[in-house]
Amino acid sequence: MRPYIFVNLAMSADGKISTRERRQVKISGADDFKRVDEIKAGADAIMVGIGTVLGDDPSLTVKSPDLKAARRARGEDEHPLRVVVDSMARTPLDADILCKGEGRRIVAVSAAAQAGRVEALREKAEVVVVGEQNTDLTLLMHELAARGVGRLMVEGGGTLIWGLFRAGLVDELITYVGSIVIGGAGAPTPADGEGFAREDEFPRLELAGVERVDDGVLLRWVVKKEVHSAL
Ligand SMILES: NC(=O)C1=CN([C@@H]2O[C@H](COP(=O)(O)OP(=O)(O)OC[C@H]3O[C@@H](n4cnc5c(N)ncnc54)[C@H](OP(=O)(O)O)[C@@H]3O)[C@@H](O)[C@H]2O)C=CC1
Ligand SMILES: Nc1nc(O)c(N)c(N[C@@H]2O[C@H](COP(=O)(O)O)[C@@H](O)[C@H]2O)n1
Repeated sequence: MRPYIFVNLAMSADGKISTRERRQVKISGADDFKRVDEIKAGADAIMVGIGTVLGDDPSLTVKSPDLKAARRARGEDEHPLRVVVDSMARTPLDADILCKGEGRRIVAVSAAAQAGRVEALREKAEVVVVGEQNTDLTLLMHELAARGVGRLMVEGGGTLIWGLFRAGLVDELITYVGSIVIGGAGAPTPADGEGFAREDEFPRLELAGVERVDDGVLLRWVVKKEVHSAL
């Protein structure tokens, strides 16, 4: 068993999610950030890769007081469970994701992570060991389901999203295309990693929604289930 997994990201008109220096860029406008806050508040958990934690230092908190109050009224924490995919336990102990806002956190590491770093992280978060060298995303999803996570939102970055697609773990992809050009052959894109080499490996998507938001376009894609993972 695993959660329903949806990816939400913002990319530039030329398909980049940040700069070549991996510096966070404001791509969404005010209405899109409001939408992101709403879907975050509706999720049981929110996930990023360690690259995003080191690059952006996100808190992944729900921002709207009304949405936080609605979560509390439902008997939930103000913020969804925050999850970092971090094989080597590199998450800084003062990272905003560990320090800002109430609520549970999980850092998902591999057996290769240094014991001292794992112990230090246990002071701030639940540490789940899944996989030998890299965090095993499939095992992690089972662990999240066992902790009651039914809906998981993934924010990125490109390496984690690629890993999820490769493992056949994405149900829905929501992409905001903003009105800027970032450029750069090395700038991150929505799915980086090594990429699929053969057409029969490509996840196939069904377009489920197109909407103008701010000065950009919101695209909602549902992953077709008949396509199997490349693993
Ligand atoms: N515009 C947007 O919507 C968003 C943009 N971003 C941008 O993305 C960039 C960061 O992306 P990126 O550098 O790709 O980092 P990611 O956040 O995708 O983290 C990738 C890291 O996760 C770890 N990892 C562990 N297990 C796995 C696995 N099974 N599959 C994949 N990854 C795994 C790896 O590190 P290790 O081996 O150490 O575990 C890997 O290097 C930043 O510039 C950020 O600004 C991020 C989110 C949203
Ligand atoms: N949806 C969206 N639009 C943008 O323009 C963005 N730059 C991002 N970035 C993501 O949001 C995270 C920041 O979270 P907090 O505000 O700190 O809670 C950042 O790390 C990216 O994941 N997203």
